[in-house]
Amino acid sequence: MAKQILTLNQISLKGLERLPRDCYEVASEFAHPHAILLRSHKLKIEDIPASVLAIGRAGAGTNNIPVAECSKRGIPVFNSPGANANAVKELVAAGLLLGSRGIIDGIQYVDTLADMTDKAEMNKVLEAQKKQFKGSELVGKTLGVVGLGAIGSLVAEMALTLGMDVVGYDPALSVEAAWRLSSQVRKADNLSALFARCDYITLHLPVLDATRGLVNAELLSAVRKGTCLLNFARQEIVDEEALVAALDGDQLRQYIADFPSPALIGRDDVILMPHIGASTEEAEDNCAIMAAEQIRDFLENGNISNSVNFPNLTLERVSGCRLSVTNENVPKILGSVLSILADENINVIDMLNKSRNEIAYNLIDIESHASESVLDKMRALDGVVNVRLIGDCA
Ligand SMILES: NC(=O)c1ccc[n+]([C@@H]2O[C@H](COP(=O)([O-])OP(=O)(O)OC[C@H]3O[C@@H](n4cnc5c(N)ncnc54)[C@H](O)[C@@H]3O)[C@@H](O)[C@H]2O)c1
Ligand SMILES: O=C(O)CC[C@@H](O)C(=O)O
Repeated sequence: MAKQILTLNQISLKGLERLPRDCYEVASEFAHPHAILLRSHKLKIEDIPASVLAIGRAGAGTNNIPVAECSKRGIPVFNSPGANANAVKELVAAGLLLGSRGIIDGIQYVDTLADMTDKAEMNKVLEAQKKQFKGSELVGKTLGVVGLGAIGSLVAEMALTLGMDVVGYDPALSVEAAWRLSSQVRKADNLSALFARCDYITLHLPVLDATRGLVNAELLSAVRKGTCLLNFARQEIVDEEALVAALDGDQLRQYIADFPSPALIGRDDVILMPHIGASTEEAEDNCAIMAAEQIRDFLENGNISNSVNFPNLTLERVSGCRLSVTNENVPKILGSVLSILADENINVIDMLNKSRNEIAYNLIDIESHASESVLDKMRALDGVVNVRLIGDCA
């Protein structure tokens, strides 16, 4: 039977092509899908059918998915780390230029000249008026990058090539990300220190309980007058009341963001874009391909890559019969699962077990078929969240 993949946003065809039509049906409506593919759709736990085995986010942020509740139900949530990083980096480059030059005001001014028919007169007028749109150069200015993961590290690199000084802050920097980072990026000891020394500050961290409202009145009071804040991460990271106060008080010169909100639209000191950081053909393809391939490998082999709540785990297939067991990360459960197999005279050929926080996940390759009643015995064990027989075990 073909597996059903429910799409809750438009997902690039290049990604959907990774789910072959003889094995997968893809549609925006299914009552009992095997998996969900989505982008920014706000997913509620009550809207996830019991049949769902996995969720794939074609993108980086997973704050639109109830990840903790999915973990309790044994559903791995996948994302596509880095797949849209270049698209965001390029938009941040545009943001820096919009924040340093009179580009938008200048374009709007030129539009006011639409009724002039005399070219020479038009030139005279605009040459006289262009002083209103004078900007400053980015070279030699300091950019603070908050969050130095896939996007932040590319933004830091781009800013260095523009001749900016770059200061970074990331308290949870992975070893891999640290390797990617140029040695020219200077480290700020804390956020206040970064906020106090930059001309431009750009946010590239996830929204989590710990980062919601992170950019608050205290931090904003530390900025140098004339600082420009760019937010291409998430709206919730910036405390909006504090932001408006900092702009009104001329503490902050400008706010450039990918997240419009009624309190900010129409202000001269704010530039808002409609969440288009990842809206390029290339990023949409990359994210969809990564998400679709990860979902497929999970459904067909139980392997997990780039999950935000499950351990990453890949086991090469040695037999057609594979079990996946998700359980609470406490002692003795795996032993009990293996005892059930031993009691049934089912030989284990290969297995892998990993845990992450409260979840333990096991792949067990077995020599002979395990019946539904054997699987039910495992499911009945205290602490077992789900058990799945994967692949053709006839
Ligand atoms: N505008 C858009 O369309 C768009 C597109 C892609 C991503 N995003 C947002 O950007 C975020 C970052 O994306 P990414 O691909 O770089 O993710 P990433 O996971 O590669 O990097 C995030 C980095 O933030 C760091 N971090 C966590 N908490 C921090 C804190 N308190 N202070 C400083 N750094 C902290 C992490 O250690 C990590 O290195 C995503 O979570 C998403 O919300 C927005
Ligand atoms: O899917 C999108 O368009 C936005 C994605 C972006 O916010 C992300 O977190 O990757």
